[in-house]
Amino acid sequence: MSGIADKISNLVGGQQKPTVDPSTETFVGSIDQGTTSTRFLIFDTKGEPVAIHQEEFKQIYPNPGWHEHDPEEIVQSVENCIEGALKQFEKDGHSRESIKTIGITNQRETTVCWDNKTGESLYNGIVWTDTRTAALARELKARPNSDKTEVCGLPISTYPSVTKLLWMLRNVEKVKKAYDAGTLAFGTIDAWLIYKLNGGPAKNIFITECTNASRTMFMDIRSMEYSDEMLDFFSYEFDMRKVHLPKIVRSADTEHFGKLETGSLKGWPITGCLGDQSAALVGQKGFDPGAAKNTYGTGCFLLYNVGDKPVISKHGLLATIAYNFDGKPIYALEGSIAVAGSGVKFLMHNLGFEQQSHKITELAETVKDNGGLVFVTAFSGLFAPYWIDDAHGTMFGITHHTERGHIARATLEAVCFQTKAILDAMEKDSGHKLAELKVDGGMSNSALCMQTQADLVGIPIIRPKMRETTALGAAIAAGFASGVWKDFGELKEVNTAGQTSFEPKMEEKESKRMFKRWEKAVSMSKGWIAEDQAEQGREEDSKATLESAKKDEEAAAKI
Ligand SMILES: Nc1ncnc2c1ncn2[C@@H]1O[C@H](COP(=O)(O)OP(=O)(O)O)[C@@H](O)[C@H]1O
Ligand SMILES: O=P(O)(O)OC[C@H](O)CO
Repeated sequence: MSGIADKISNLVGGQQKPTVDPSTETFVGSIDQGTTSTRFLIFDTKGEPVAIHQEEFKQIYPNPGWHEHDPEEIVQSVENCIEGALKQFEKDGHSRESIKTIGITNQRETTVCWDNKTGESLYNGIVWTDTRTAALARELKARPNSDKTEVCGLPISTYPSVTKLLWMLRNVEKVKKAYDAGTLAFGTIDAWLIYKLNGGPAKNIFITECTNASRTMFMDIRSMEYSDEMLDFFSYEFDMRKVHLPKIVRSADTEHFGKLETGSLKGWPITGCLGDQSAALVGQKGFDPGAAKNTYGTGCFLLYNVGDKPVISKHGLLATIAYNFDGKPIYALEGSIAVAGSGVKFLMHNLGFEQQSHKITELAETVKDNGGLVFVTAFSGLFAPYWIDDAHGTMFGITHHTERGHIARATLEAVCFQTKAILDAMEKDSGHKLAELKVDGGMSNSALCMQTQADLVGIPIIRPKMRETTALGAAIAAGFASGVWKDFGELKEVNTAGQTSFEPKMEEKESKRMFKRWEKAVSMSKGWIAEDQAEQGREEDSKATLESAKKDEEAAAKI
Protein backbone atom coordinates (compact mmCIF):
# COMPACT_ATOMS: atom_id res chain seq x y z
CA MET A 1 0.00 0.00 0.00
CA SER A 2 1.37 3.44 -0.87
CA GLY A 3 1.92 6.24 1.65
CA ILE A 4 -1.20 8.04 0.50
CA ALA A 5 -3.25 4.86 0.84
CA ASP A 6 -1.92 4.48 4.39
CA LYS A 7 -2.86 8.07 5.07
CA ILE A 8 -6.37 7.67 3.73
CA SER A 9 -6.98 4.44 5.59
CA ASN A 10 -5.72 6.12 8.79
CA LEU A 11 -8.08 9.02 8.24
CA VAL A 12 -10.95 6.67 7.58
CA GLY A 13 -10.00 4.55 10.60
CA GLY A 14 -12.13 1.70 9.30
CA GLN A 15 -15.30 3.43 10.47
CA GLN A 16 -18.48 3.72 8.48
CA LYS A 17 -19.06 7.38 7.57
CA PRO A 18 -22.55 8.92 7.23
CA THR A 19 -23.89 8.97 3.66
CA VAL A 20 -23.39 12.32 1.94
CA ASP A 21 -25.91 13.77 -0.49
CA PRO A 22 -24.38 13.09 -3.97
CA SER A 23 -25.93 16.22 -5.43
CA THR A 24 -23.69 18.37 -3.18
CA GLU A 25 -20.47 16.48 -3.94
CA THR A 26 -18.33 16.23 -7.05
CA PHE A 27 -15.49 13.79 -7.58
CA VAL A 28 -13.28 12.70 -10.47
CA GLY A 29 -11.84 9.20 -10.86
CA SER A 30 -8.34 8.63 -12.16
CA ILE A 31 -6.79 5.44 -13.52
CA ASP A 32 -2.98 5.59 -13.10
CA GLN A 33 -1.41 2.70 -14.97
CA GLY A 34 2.33 2.91 -14.12
CA THR A 35 5.30 0.68 -14.91
CA THR A 36 5.24 -1.28 -11.68
CA SER A 37 1.74 -0.75 -10.36
CA THR A 38 -1.77 0.35 -11.24
CA ARG A 39 -3.88 2.66 -9.08
CA PHE A 40 -7.35 4.09 -9.12
CA LEU A 41 -7.86 7.31 -7.17
CA ILE A 42 -10.94 9.38 -6.55
CA PHE A 43 -10.28 13.11 -6.17
CA ASP A 44 -12.47 15.86 -4.78
CA THR A 45 -12.57 19.25 -6.51
CA LYS A 46 -9.77 20.56 -4.26
CA GLY A 47 -7.50 17.88 -5.74
CA GLU A 48 -7.44 15.79 -2.56
CA PRO A 49 -7.62 12.02 -3.03
CA VAL A 50 -10.42 10.55 -0.92
CA ALA A 51 -10.00 6.93 -2.01
CA ILE A 52 -7.24 4.86 -3.58
CA HIS A 53 -6.57 1.27 -4.47
CA GLN A 54 -3.20 0.14 -5.80
CA GLU A 55 -2.04 -3.19 -7.23
CA GLU A 56 1.37 -4.32 -8.40
CA PHE A 57 1.51 -6.62 -11.41
CA LYS A 58 4.05 -9.03 -12.87
CA GLN A 59 7.32 -7.73 -14.29
CA ILE A 60 8.51 -10.25 -16.87
CA TYR A 61 12.24 -10.38 -17.68
CA PRO A 62 12.60 -13.37 -20.08
CA ASN A 63 16.19 -12.56 -21.17
CA PRO A 64 18.84 -10.02 -20.19
CA GLY A 65 17.63 -6.59 -21.31
CA TRP A 66 14.07 -7.80 -22.01
CA HIS A 67 11.15 -6.40 -20.04
CA GLU A 68 7.52 -7.32 -20.70
CA HIS A 69 4.04 -6.87 -19.23
CA ASP A 70 1.04 -9.10 -19.75
CA PRO A 71 -1.51 -6.76 -21.43
CA GLU A 72 -4.49 -8.74 -20.13
CA GLU A 73 -3.15 -8.60 -16.58
CA ILE A 74 -2.82 -4.83 -16.91
CA VAL A 75 -6.50 -4.51 -17.86
CA GLN A 76 -7.46 -6.79 -14.98
CA SER A 77 -5.38 -4.68 -12.55
CA VAL A 78 -7.24 -1.55 -13.69
CA GLU A 79 -10.60 -3.24 -13.12
CA ASN A 80 -9.51 -4.49 -9.68
CA CYS A 81 -8.28 -1.04 -8.65
CA ILE A 82 -11.57 0.59 -9.68
CA GLU A 83 -13.51 -1.92 -7.59
CA GLY A 84 -11.14 -1.59 -4.61
CA ALA A 85 -11.19 2.22 -4.49
CA LEU A 86 -14.93 2.38 -5.06
CA LYS A 87 -15.55 0.04 -2.15
CA GLN A 88 -13.55 2.32 0.12
CA PHE A 89 -15.24 5.42 -1.30
CA GLU A 90 -18.72 4.05 -0.65
CA LYS A 91 -17.74 2.75 2.78
CA ASP A 92 -16.89 6.36 3.60
CA GLY A 93 -20.43 7.37 2.79
CA HIS A 94 -19.94 8.79 -0.70
CA SER A 95 -22.11 7.84 -3.60
CA ARG A 96 -20.72 6.60 -6.92
CA GLU A 97 -23.19 8.97 -8.63
CA SER A 98 -21.04 11.88 -7.42
CA ILE A 99 -18.10 10.67 -9.58
CA LYS A 100 -18.62 12.87 -12.63
CA THR A 101 -16.02 11.50 -14.95
CA ILE A 102 -12.84 9.42 -15.29
CA GLY A 103 -9.34 10.23 -16.53
CA ILE A 104 -6.55 7.86 -17.57
CA THR A 105 -2.81 8.24 -17.25
CA ASN A 106 -0.30 5.59 -18.19
CA GLN A 107 3.28 4.46 -18.67
CA ARG A 108 4.32 5.65 -22.12
CA GLU A 109 6.00 3.90 -25.11
CA THR A 110 5.17 0.38 -23.86
CA THR A 111 3.83 -1.33 -26.95
CA VAL A 112 0.93 -3.73 -27.38
CA CYS A 113 -0.09 -5.53 -30.56
CA TRP A 114 -3.53 -7.07 -30.83
CA ASP A 115 -5.87 -8.55 -33.36
CA ASN A 116 -8.66 -6.13 -34.13
CA LYS A 117 -11.10 -8.90 -34.98
CA THR A 118 -10.73 -10.87 -31.73
CA GLY A 119 -9.49 -8.06 -29.46
CA GLU A 120 -6.79 -10.39 -28.12
CA SER A 121 -3.21 -9.31 -27.53
CA LEU A 122 -0.74 -11.16 -29.72
CA TYR A 123 2.34 -10.91 -27.52
CA ASN A 124 3.31 -9.46 -24.17
CA GLY A 125 3.61 -5.68 -24.08
CA ILE A 126 7.25 -4.69 -24.68
CA VAL A 127 8.04 -2.19 -21.94
CA TRP A 128 9.70 1.19 -22.51
CA THR A 129 12.81 0.03 -20.60
CA ASP A 130 13.38 -2.98 -22.86
CA THR A 131 16.68 -2.97 -24.79
CA ARG A 132 16.27 -6.00 -27.07
CA THR A 133 16.01 -3.58 -30.00
CA ALA A 134 19.51 -2.11 -29.57
CA ALA A 135 20.75 -3.74 -32.81
CA LEU A 136 17.56 -2.74 -34.64
CA ALA A 137 17.93 0.85 -33.46
CA ARG A 138 21.50 0.88 -34.76
CA GLU A 139 20.30 -0.49 -38.09
CA LEU A 140 17.67 2.28 -38.32
CA LYS A 141 20.19 4.97 -37.43
CA ALA A 142 22.45 3.78 -40.22
CA ARG A 143 19.70 4.38 -42.83
CA PRO A 144 19.89 7.58 -44.92
CA ASN A 145 18.32 10.71 -43.35
CA SER A 146 17.66 8.94 -40.10
CA ASP A 147 17.68 12.01 -37.87
CA LYS A 148 13.98 12.75 -37.59
CA THR A 149 14.00 14.85 -34.42
CA GLU A 150 12.67 17.87 -36.36
CA VAL A 151 9.56 15.92 -37.30
CA CYS A 152 8.77 13.77 -34.28
CA GLY A 153 10.97 15.21 -31.52
CA LEU A 154 12.65 11.90 -30.65
CA PRO A 155 15.99 10.36 -31.59
CA ILE A 156 16.05 6.74 -32.72
CA SER A 157 16.76 4.47 -29.75
CA THR A 158 15.35 1.43 -28.00
CA TYR A 159 12.98 3.75 -26.11
CA PRO A 160 10.15 4.82 -28.51
CA SER A 161 7.38 2.39 -29.47
CA VAL A 162 8.31 2.00 -33.13
CA THR A 163 11.39 -0.17 -32.55
CA LYS A 164 9.31 -2.46 -30.34
CA LEU A 165 6.64 -2.81 -33.05
CA LEU A 166 9.26 -3.55 -35.72
CA TRP A 167 10.81 -6.18 -33.47
CA MET A 168 7.46 -7.90 -33.01
CA LEU A 169 6.81 -7.86 -36.75
CA ARG A 170 10.14 -9.54 -37.34
CA ASN A 171 10.09 -12.02 -34.51
CA VAL A 172 6.57 -12.87 -33.39
CA GLU A 173 4.73 -15.26 -35.68
CA LYS A 174 1.25 -14.25 -34.44
CA VAL A 175 1.98 -10.57 -35.04
CA LYS A 176 3.27 -11.29 -38.54
CA LYS A 177 0.19 -13.39 -39.32
CA ALA A 178 -2.18 -10.61 -38.18
CA TYR A 179 -0.17 -8.16 -40.30
CA ASP A 180 -0.58 -10.42 -43.36
CA ALA A 181 -4.29 -10.80 -42.63
CA GLY A 182 -4.73 -7.04 -42.25
CA THR A 183 -5.95 -7.31 -38.63
CA LEU A 184 -2.88 -6.07 -36.76
CA ALA A 185 -3.66 -3.26 -34.32
CA PHE A 186 -0.82 -1.37 -32.63
CA GLY A 187 -1.12 0.85 -29.59
CA THR A 188 0.51 2.25 -26.50
CA ILE A 189 -1.04 1.46 -23.12
CA ASP A 190 -3.58 4.31 -23.34
CA ALA A 191 -4.95 2.95 -26.63
CA TRP A 192 -5.03 -0.62 -25.33
CA LEU A 193 -6.84 0.36 -22.12
CA ILE A 194 -9.36 2.59 -23.87
CA TYR A 195 -10.07 -0.16 -26.39
CA LYS A 196 -10.49 -2.86 -23.74
CA LEU A 197 -12.36 -0.78 -21.14
CA ASN A 198 -14.83 0.15 -23.87
CA GLY A 199 -15.52 -3.52 -24.52
CA GLY A 200 -12.92 -4.34 -27.23
CA PRO A 201 -13.98 -5.35 -30.75
CA ALA A 202 -17.71 -4.94 -30.05
CA LYS A 203 -17.35 -1.15 -29.82
CA ASN A 204 -13.92 -0.91 -31.47
CA ILE A 205 -12.99 2.41 -29.83
CA PHE A 206 -9.52 2.66 -31.34
CA ILE A 207 -7.90 5.93 -30.37
CA THR A 208 -4.73 7.25 -28.77
CA GLU A 209 -4.11 10.47 -26.90
CA CYS A 210 -1.60 12.90 -28.41
CA THR A 211 1.01 13.02 -25.56
CA ASN A 212 1.16 9.23 -25.84
CA ALA A 213 1.22 9.25 -29.64
CA SER A 214 4.17 11.66 -29.50
CA ARG A 215 6.23 8.80 -27.99
CA THR A 216 5.82 6.38 -30.90
CA MET A 217 7.94 8.25 -33.52
CA PHE A 218 4.99 8.06 -35.92
CA MET A 219 3.48 11.46 -35.08
CA ASP A 220 4.38 14.87 -36.46
CA ILE A 221 4.59 16.93 -33.28
CA ARG A 222 3.40 20.08 -35.04
CA SER A 223 0.38 18.78 -36.95
CA MET A 224 -0.47 16.17 -34.28
CA GLU A 225 -1.21 13.74 -37.12
CA TYR A 226 0.63 10.65 -38.31
CA SER A 227 3.55 11.83 -40.41
CA ASP A 228 3.97 10.46 -43.93
CA GLU A 229 7.70 11.03 -43.64
CA MET A 230 7.89 8.88 -40.51
CA LEU A 231 5.62 6.15 -41.89
CA ASP A 232 7.70 6.01 -45.08
CA PHE A 233 10.97 5.91 -43.15
CA PHE A 234 9.88 2.90 -41.09
CA SER A 235 8.23 1.06 -44.00
CA TYR A 236 11.35 -0.48 -45.50
CA GLU A 237 10.60 -4.05 -44.43
CA PHE A 238 6.94 -3.91 -43.38
CA ASP A 239 4.41 -1.41 -44.64
CA MET A 240 3.42 0.73 -41.68
CA ARG A 241 0.20 1.65 -43.48
CA LYS A 242 -0.85 -2.00 -43.27
CA VAL A 243 -0.74 -1.78 -39.47
CA HIS A 244 -3.88 -0.30 -37.89
CA LEU A 245 -2.82 2.82 -35.99
CA PRO A 246 -5.24 4.42 -33.51
CA LYS A 247 -6.72 7.83 -34.29
CA ILE A 248 -4.92 10.61 -32.43
CA VAL A 249 -7.11 12.78 -30.16
CA ARG A 250 -6.70 15.61 -27.61
CA SER A 251 -5.97 15.08 -23.90
CA ALA A 252 -9.34 16.46 -22.78
CA ASP A 253 -12.22 15.25 -24.91
CA THR A 254 -15.86 14.37 -24.39
CA GLU A 255 -16.42 12.70 -27.75
CA HIS A 256 -13.82 10.01 -28.33
CA PHE A 257 -12.72 8.21 -25.17
CA GLY A 258 -16.02 6.36 -24.71
CA LYS A 259 -17.12 4.86 -21.40
CA LEU A 260 -16.50 1.94 -19.10
CA GLU A 261 -18.30 -1.17 -20.33
CA THR A 262 -17.86 -3.40 -17.29
CA GLY A 263 -17.66 -3.31 -13.49
CA SER A 264 -19.35 -1.17 -10.86
CA LEU A 265 -18.72 2.03 -12.82
CA LYS A 266 -20.19 0.63 -16.06
CA GLY A 267 -21.45 3.55 -18.14
CA TRP A 268 -19.17 6.17 -16.54
CA PRO A 269 -17.56 8.41 -19.17
CA ILE A 270 -13.81 8.74 -19.79
CA THR A 271 -13.05 12.33 -20.76
CA GLY A 272 -9.32 12.79 -20.22
CA CYS A 273 -6.06 11.01 -20.88
CA LEU A 274 -2.38 11.93 -20.60
CA GLY A 275 0.92 10.05 -20.71
CA ASP A 276 2.09 9.81 -17.11
CA GLN A 277 4.88 12.38 -17.34
CA SER A 278 2.61 14.92 -18.99
CA ALA A 279 0.03 14.17 -16.31
CA ALA A 280 2.56 14.89 -13.57
CA LEU A 281 3.37 18.27 -15.17
CA VAL A 282 -0.35 19.07 -15.22
CA GLY A 283 -0.78 17.76 -11.65
CA GLN A 284 2.02 20.11 -10.59
CA LYS A 285 0.18 22.87 -12.45
CA GLY A 286 3.13 23.48 -14.74
CA PHE A 287 0.97 25.50 -17.14
CA ASP A 288 3.32 28.44 -17.73
CA PRO A 289 6.33 28.42 -20.03
CA GLY A 290 9.41 27.87 -17.85
CA ALA A 291 7.61 25.62 -15.33
CA ALA A 292 9.27 22.26 -14.75
CA LYS A 293 8.81 19.08 -12.76
CA ASN A 294 10.86 15.97 -12.16
CA THR A 295 9.05 12.69 -11.40
CA TYR A 296 11.08 9.99 -9.61
CA GLY A 297 9.09 6.81 -10.31
CA THR A 298 10.39 3.60 -11.89
CA GLY A 299 12.36 5.91 -14.16
CA CYS A 300 12.74 9.65 -13.72
CA PHE A 301 11.47 12.27 -16.15
CA LEU A 302 12.05 16.00 -16.16
CA LEU A 303 9.57 18.00 -18.23
CA TYR A 304 10.05 21.70 -18.91
CA ASN A 305 7.13 23.66 -20.38
CA VAL A 306 8.35 25.55 -23.48
CA GLY A 307 4.97 26.99 -24.52
CA ASP A 308 3.05 26.66 -27.77
CA LYS A 309 5.97 25.84 -30.08
CA PRO A 310 8.20 22.80 -29.86
CA VAL A 311 11.90 23.28 -29.07
CA ILE A 312 14.07 20.72 -30.85
CA SER A 313 16.95 19.96 -28.54
CA LYS A 314 20.58 20.21 -29.59
CA HIS A 315 21.74 18.69 -26.31
CA GLY A 316 20.16 15.24 -26.01
CA LEU A 317 16.68 16.12 -24.79
CA LEU A 318 13.36 15.15 -26.34
CA ALA A 319 10.67 17.41 -27.75
CA THR A 320 7.30 16.17 -26.63
CA ILE A 321 3.69 17.25 -26.18
CA ALA A 322 3.04 18.50 -22.64
CA TYR A 323 -0.76 18.47 -23.05
CA ASN A 324 -3.45 19.48 -25.49
CA PHE A 325 -6.72 20.41 -23.81
CA ASP A 326 -8.27 22.59 -26.49
CA GLY A 327 -6.59 21.94 -29.83
CA LYS A 328 -3.68 24.27 -29.03
CA PRO A 329 -0.89 21.94 -27.96
CA ILE A 330 1.61 22.97 -25.29
CA TYR A 331 5.10 21.53 -25.70
CA ALA A 332 7.82 20.38 -23.33
CA LEU A 333 11.50 19.62 -23.42
CA GLU A 334 12.03 16.29 -21.71
CA GLY A 335 14.98 14.65 -20.00
CA SER A 336 14.28 10.93 -19.58
CA ILE A 337 16.21 8.74 -17.12
CA ALA A 338 15.55 5.01 -17.49
CA VAL A 339 16.46 3.91 -13.96
CA ALA A 340 15.36 5.64 -10.76
CA GLY A 341 13.11 3.66 -8.37
CA SER A 342 13.93 0.55 -10.40
CA GLY A 343 17.52 0.94 -9.09
CA VAL A 344 16.12 0.80 -5.56
CA LYS A 345 14.08 -2.27 -6.49
CA PHE A 346 17.20 -3.85 -8.03
CA LEU A 347 18.99 -3.57 -4.68
CA MET A 348 15.97 -5.12 -2.96
CA HIS A 349 15.04 -7.90 -5.35
CA ASN A 350 18.28 -8.77 -7.13
CA LEU A 351 20.84 -8.11 -4.39
CA GLY A 352 18.57 -8.87 -1.42
CA PHE A 353 19.55 -5.67 0.42
CA GLU A 354 16.26 -4.81 2.13
CA GLN A 355 12.61 -5.61 1.59
CA GLN A 356 11.15 -2.10 1.57
CA SER A 357 12.13 0.94 -0.48
CA HIS A 358 12.37 3.33 2.45
CA LYS A 359 14.85 0.93 4.10
CA ILE A 360 17.22 1.48 1.17
CA THR A 361 17.20 5.17 2.05
CA GLU A 362 17.80 4.27 5.70
CA LEU A 363 20.72 2.07 4.62
CA ALA A 364 22.14 4.95 2.58
CA GLU A 365 21.89 7.14 5.68
CA THR A 366 24.21 4.81 7.61
CA VAL A 367 27.19 6.26 5.71
CA LYS A 368 28.17 9.93 5.59
CA ASP A 369 28.90 9.99 1.86
CA ASN A 370 29.33 7.64 -1.10
CA GLY A 371 32.84 6.66 0.04
CA GLY A 372 34.17 7.27 -3.49
CA LEU A 373 31.66 4.87 -5.09
CA VAL A 374 29.83 5.80 -8.29
CA PHE A 375 27.07 3.54 -9.63
CA VAL A 376 26.09 4.19 -13.24
CA THR A 377 22.71 2.44 -13.21
CA ALA A 378 22.64 1.96 -16.98
CA PHE A 379 20.47 -1.17 -16.91
CA SER A 380 18.67 -0.05 -20.07
CA GLY A 381 21.63 1.74 -21.58
CA LEU A 382 21.76 5.43 -20.69
CA PHE A 383 18.96 7.73 -21.77
CA ALA A 384 19.06 11.53 -21.70
CA PRO A 385 21.15 13.46 -22.21
CA TYR A 386 23.69 10.76 -23.13
CA TRP A 387 21.76 8.22 -25.28
CA ILE A 388 24.36 5.47 -24.96
CA ASP A 389 22.59 2.23 -25.82
CA ASP A 390 25.66 0.05 -25.29
CA ALA A 391 26.23 1.19 -21.70
CA HIS A 392 25.57 -1.31 -18.96
CA GLY A 393 25.25 -0.85 -15.20
CA THR A 394 28.74 -0.32 -13.80
CA MET A 395 30.14 0.50 -10.36
CA PHE A 396 33.38 2.40 -10.01
CA GLY A 397 35.56 3.18 -7.02
CA ILE A 398 35.09 -0.02 -5.02
CA THR A 399 37.67 -0.46 -2.23
CA HIS A 400 37.92 -2.46 1.02
CA HIS A 401 36.10 0.50 2.58
CA THR A 402 32.97 -0.04 0.43
CA GLU A 403 29.90 -1.34 2.24
CA ARG A 404 26.22 -1.82 1.46
CA GLY A 405 25.38 1.69 2.67
CA HIS A 406 27.68 3.15 0.02
CA ILE A 407 26.01 1.09 -2.71
CA ALA A 408 22.56 2.24 -1.52
CA ARG A 409 23.75 5.85 -1.46
CA ALA A 410 25.36 5.61 -4.90
CA THR A 411 22.08 4.17 -6.28
CA LEU A 412 20.10 7.18 -5.03
CA GLU A 413 22.81 9.55 -6.25
CA ALA A 414 22.81 8.10 -9.80
CA VAL A 415 19.41 9.63 -10.59
CA CYS A 416 20.50 12.96 -9.06
CA PHE A 417 23.62 13.10 -11.24
CA GLN A 418 21.60 12.36 -14.37
CA THR A 419 19.07 15.03 -13.40
CA LYS A 420 21.95 17.51 -13.06
CA ALA A 421 23.20 16.57 -16.56
CA ILE A 422 19.66 17.02 -17.93
CA LEU A 423 19.22 20.41 -16.27
CA ASP A 424 22.54 21.56 -17.73
CA ALA A 425 21.35 20.47 -21.18
CA MET A 426 17.99 22.16 -20.66
CA GLU A 427 19.68 25.40 -19.73
CA LYS A 428 21.69 25.27 -22.95
CA ASP A 429 18.59 24.50 -25.07
CA SER A 430 16.29 27.05 -23.45
CA GLY A 431 18.77 29.75 -22.42
CA HIS A 432 17.09 29.87 -18.97
CA LYS A 433 18.19 28.70 -15.56
CA LEU A 434 15.46 27.20 -13.40
CA ALA A 435 14.85 28.97 -10.08
CA GLU A 436 13.49 25.81 -8.42
CA LEU A 437 12.49 22.29 -9.36
CA LYS A 438 9.18 20.67 -8.41
CA VAL A 439 9.38 16.96 -7.73
CA ASP A 440 7.08 13.98 -7.15
CA GLY A 441 6.95 10.19 -7.68
CA GLY A 442 7.67 7.36 -5.24
CA MET A 443 11.41 7.94 -4.92
CA SER A 444 10.86 11.58 -3.96
CA ASN A 445 9.75 10.13 -0.59
CA SER A 446 13.46 9.79 0.10
CA ALA A 447 14.51 13.02 1.84
CA LEU A 448 18.15 11.99 1.44
CA CYS A 449 17.71 11.67 -2.31
CA MET A 450 15.95 15.05 -2.54
CA GLN A 451 18.61 16.78 -0.41
CA THR A 452 21.34 15.28 -2.61
CA GLN A 453 19.43 16.54 -5.62
CA ALA A 454 19.31 20.09 -4.23
CA ASP A 455 23.02 19.93 -3.41
CA LEU A 456 23.95 18.76 -6.91
CA VAL A 457 21.82 21.19 -8.91
CA GLY A 458 22.20 24.17 -6.56
CA ILE A 459 18.50 25.19 -6.60
CA PRO A 460 15.66 24.44 -4.15
CA ILE A 461 13.76 21.20 -4.67
CA ILE A 462 10.06 21.62 -3.94
CA ARG A 463 8.13 18.51 -2.93
CA PRO A 464 4.33 18.68 -2.52
CA LYS A 465 2.62 16.99 0.39
CA MET A 466 0.22 15.14 -1.91
CA ARG A 467 2.52 13.30 -4.31
CA GLU A 468 -0.07 11.50 -6.44
CA THR A 469 0.35 14.29 -8.99
CA THR A 470 0.30 11.95 -11.99
CA ALA A 471 -3.18 10.71 -11.13
CA LEU A 472 -4.24 14.27 -10.29
CA GLY A 473 -3.11 15.43 -13.75
CA ALA A 474 -5.35 12.87 -15.46
CA ALA A 475 -8.24 13.90 -13.20
CA ILE A 476 -7.63 17.54 -14.17
CA ALA A 477 -7.71 16.67 -17.90
CA ALA A 478 -10.95 14.72 -17.48
CA GLY A 479 -12.43 17.40 -15.19
CA PHE A 480 -11.68 20.17 -17.67
CA ALA A 481 -13.38 18.31 -20.49
CA SER A 482 -16.51 17.69 -18.48
CA GLY A 483 -16.76 21.10 -16.82
CA VAL A 484 -15.75 20.13 -13.25
CA TRP A 485 -13.11 22.88 -13.53
CA LYS A 486 -13.44 25.60 -16.16
CA ASP A 487 -10.08 27.34 -16.12
CA PHE A 488 -6.61 27.04 -14.59
CA GLY A 489 -7.50 29.81 -12.10
CA GLU A 490 -9.87 27.41 -10.36
CA LEU A 491 -6.91 25.15 -9.58
CA LYS A 492 -5.01 27.85 -7.66
CA GLU A 493 -5.53 26.23 -4.28
CA VAL A 494 -5.10 22.67 -5.53
CA ASN A 495 -2.16 20.83 -3.96
CA THR A 496 -0.33 23.88 -2.61
CA ALA A 497 -0.47 23.32 1.16
CA GLY A 498 2.29 21.62 3.11
CA GLN A 499 5.06 21.45 0.55
CA THR A 500 8.66 20.80 1.60
CA SER A 501 11.59 22.77 0.24
CA PHE A 502 15.05 21.17 0.16
CA GLU A 503 17.64 23.97 0.01
CA PRO A 504 21.13 23.38 -1.41
CA LYS A 505 23.63 23.00 1.45
CA MET A 506 26.74 21.51 -0.10
CA GLU A 507 29.65 23.71 -1.12
CA GLU A 508 29.72 24.19 -4.88
CA LYS A 509 33.31 22.97 -5.04
CA GLU A 510 32.30 19.63 -3.55
CA SER A 511 29.24 19.14 -5.75
CA LYS A 512 31.34 19.94 -8.83
CA ARG A 513 33.95 17.40 -7.74
CA MET A 514 31.27 14.73 -7.30
CA PHE A 515 29.73 15.47 -10.68
CA LYS A 516 33.13 15.25 -12.39
CA ARG A 517 33.61 11.75 -10.99
CA TRP A 518 30.15 10.84 -12.28
CA GLU A 519 31.00 12.06 -15.77
CA LYS A 520 34.19 10.04 -15.73
CA ALA A 521 32.22 6.96 -14.68
CA VAL A 522 29.69 7.54 -17.51
CA SER A 523 32.45 7.66 -20.09
CA MET A 524 33.80 4.36 -18.73
CA SER A 525 30.38 2.66 -18.80
CA LYS A 526 30.18 2.78 -22.61
CA GLY A 527 30.83 -0.03 -25.06
CA TRP A 528 29.64 -3.05 -23.10
CA ILE A 529 27.75 -4.45 -26.10
CA ALA A 530 30.18 -5.10 -28.94
CA GLU A 531 28.92 -5.12 -32.53
CA ASP A 532 29.21 -8.92 -32.81
CA GLN A 533 27.25 -9.33 -29.57
CA ALA A 534 24.52 -7.08 -30.95
CA GLU A 535 24.23 -9.32 -34.01
CA GLN A 536 24.31 -12.38 -31.81
CA GLY A 537 21.60 -10.65 -29.78
CA ARG A 538 19.39 -10.60 -32.83
CA GLU A 539 19.87 -14.30 -33.43
CA GLU A 540 19.10 -14.97 -29.79
CA ASP A 541 15.98 -12.81 -30.02
CA SER A 542 14.68 -15.09 -32.76
CA LYS A 543 15.68 -18.24 -30.90
CA ALA A 544 13.98 -17.04 -27.73
CA THR A 545 10.84 -16.09 -29.60
CA LEU A 546 10.67 -19.48 -31.28
CA GLU A 547 11.07 -21.14 -27.90
CA SER A 548 8.32 -19.03 -26.38
CA ALA A 549 6.02 -19.74 -29.37
CA LYS A 550 6.72 -23.46 -28.93
CA LYS A 551 5.79 -23.18 -25.25
CA ASP A 552 2.55 -21.39 -26.22
CA GLU A 553 1.70 -24.17 -28.67
CA GLU A 554 2.46 -26.89 -26.12
CA ALA A 555 0.29 -25.11 -23.54
CA ALA A 556 -2.52 -24.73 -26.08
CA ALA A 557 -2.29 -28.42 -27.01
CA LYS A 558 -2.75 -29.39 -23.33
CA ILE A 559 -6.02 -27.42 -22.98
N1 LIG B 1 11.53 6.07 0.55
C1 LIG B 1 11.94 5.66 -0.64
N2 LIG B 1 13.27 5.65 -0.94
C2 LIG B 1 13.68 5.25 -2.16
N3 LIG B 1 12.86 4.83 -3.16
C3 LIG B 1 11.54 4.82 -2.92
C4 LIG B 1 11.00 5.22 -1.66
N4 LIG B 1 9.63 5.10 -1.74
C5 LIG B 1 9.35 4.62 -2.99
N5 LIG B 1 10.48 4.45 -3.70
C6 LIG B 1 10.60 3.94 -5.09
O1 LIG B 1 9.66 4.60 -5.91
C7 LIG B 1 9.25 3.72 -6.99
C8 LIG B 1 7.74 3.78 -7.16
O2 LIG B 1 7.36 5.06 -7.54
P1 LIG B 1 6.01 5.30 -8.38
O3 LIG B 1 5.93 6.76 -8.56
O4 LIG B 1 4.92 4.60 -7.69
O5 LIG B 1 6.40 4.53 -9.72
P2 LIG B 1 5.62 4.10 -11.06
O6 LIG B 1 4.54 5.12 -11.29
O7 LIG B 1 6.69 4.12 -12.09
O8 LIG B 1 5.07 2.70 -10.89
C9 LIG B 1 9.68 2.32 -6.61
O9 LIG B 1 10.69 1.91 -7.50
C10 LIG B 1 10.20 2.46 -5.19
O10 LIG B 1 11.31 1.60 -4.98
O1 LIG C 1 6.39 4.42 -14.74
P1 LIG C 1 7.09 5.71 -14.68
O2 LIG C 1 6.39 6.68 -13.77
O3 LIG C 1 8.53 5.63 -14.36
O4 LIG C 1 6.97 6.37 -16.15
C1 LIG C 1 7.25 5.66 -17.29
C2 LIG C 1 7.39 6.62 -18.46
O5 LIG C 1 6.17 7.06 -18.95
C3 LIG C 1 8.19 6.00 -19.56
O6 LIG C 1 8.42 6.95 -20.57
